[in-house]
Amino acid sequence: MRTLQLTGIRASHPRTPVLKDVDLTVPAGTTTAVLGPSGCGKTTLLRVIAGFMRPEAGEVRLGDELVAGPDTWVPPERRGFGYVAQEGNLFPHLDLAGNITYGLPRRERKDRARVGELLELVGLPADFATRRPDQLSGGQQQRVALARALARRPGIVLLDEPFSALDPELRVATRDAVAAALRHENATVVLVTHDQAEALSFADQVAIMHAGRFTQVGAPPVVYRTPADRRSATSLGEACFLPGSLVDGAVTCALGTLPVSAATGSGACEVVIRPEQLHLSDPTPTAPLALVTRTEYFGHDALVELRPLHAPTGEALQLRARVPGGATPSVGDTVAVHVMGEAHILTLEPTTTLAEHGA
Ligand SMILES: Nc1ncnc2c1ncn2[C@@H]1O[C@H](COP(=O)(O)OP(=O)(O)OP(=O)(O)O)[C@@H](O)[C@H]1O
Repeated sequence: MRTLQLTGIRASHPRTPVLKDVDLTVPAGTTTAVLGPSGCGKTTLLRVIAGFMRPEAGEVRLGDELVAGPDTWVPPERRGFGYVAQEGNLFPHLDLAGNITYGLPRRERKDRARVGELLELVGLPADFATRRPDQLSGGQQQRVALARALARRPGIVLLDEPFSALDPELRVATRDAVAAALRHENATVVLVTHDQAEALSFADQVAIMHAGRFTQVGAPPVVYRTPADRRSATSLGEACFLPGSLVDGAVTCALGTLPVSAATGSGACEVVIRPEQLHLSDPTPTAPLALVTRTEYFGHDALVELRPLHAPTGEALQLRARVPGGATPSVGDTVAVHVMGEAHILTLEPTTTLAEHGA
């Protein structure tokens, strides 16, 4: 098990600066999911870690070993990582045993017991060893790609959107099998993904990237509940943003006066609330009212778009509530909106006093 540590990494493609002072620590034996929009630099980050690309500045450490730095360069083949790309990239002319042992020393290539062990580790029968890749489903091929990556017992495994080509059902089953195999090997893992659910369920830490920088790194529940900014909030799911006014640890906004998570000070602010925090009921005399403007029904649940009837700022606000599928209101209904749990303050413009102005 080795900790992966990146410090002050800067990296560019010709005429395109990509990574800008990136710092990241992935503790030994844990998984970090890197999430971010297309083109923000996720694959470039993996390429720098793997040693396929040389950073212009900064350091990469694997455990105690400096593998990239101003005067240090360890080539990819001596870094000891496993890499799984979006399309597994198995050799079509080799059977699974040949694929899994490709590049290993000759003695280890003959070790059929190890091949069987690796296949079972990723949830495939050992007797698949003699099959060829075209006799497998896409999900099974991705599991073989992981078995190949694990064959060298790498301390670090880099996964570049390995599940994105799979259909939803296969995706979840493959993801579970891969997660179990990685845990079994105590690997230190970096997973690049576009999929919010995948990042939240697969990783011990999520790192939100935008334009070559991390905007927030933290445990999934912390980043989900207390995002650092709008981008971090929307990277991990739907979010409602509301203007508000913070006074004495409570915020007043179009949904009433709400308790807030960890905010001090007072002033004008922006509040973020997750759609599942909004519960809807028939109108009541005390709860804020909203008009249902659109619904999206998914069976187990539904997304309901709402326009508050009395927004204090007079702005045309739009809210989204996630409600059980059986309780979906109709467009045109007026409903009461109840907020569960705490609101989170994204930005605060503190109220300044005359004393602070030196009066
Ligand atoms: N070989 C290359 N030559 C020049 N520019 C490149 C090259 N590869 C990538 N880029 C540019 O570098 C930037 C970052 O690319 P990168 O592949 O790291 O993004 P990404 O976040 O992985 O995107 P995606 O989610 O679409 O895979 C993009 O602007 C891309 O166009």
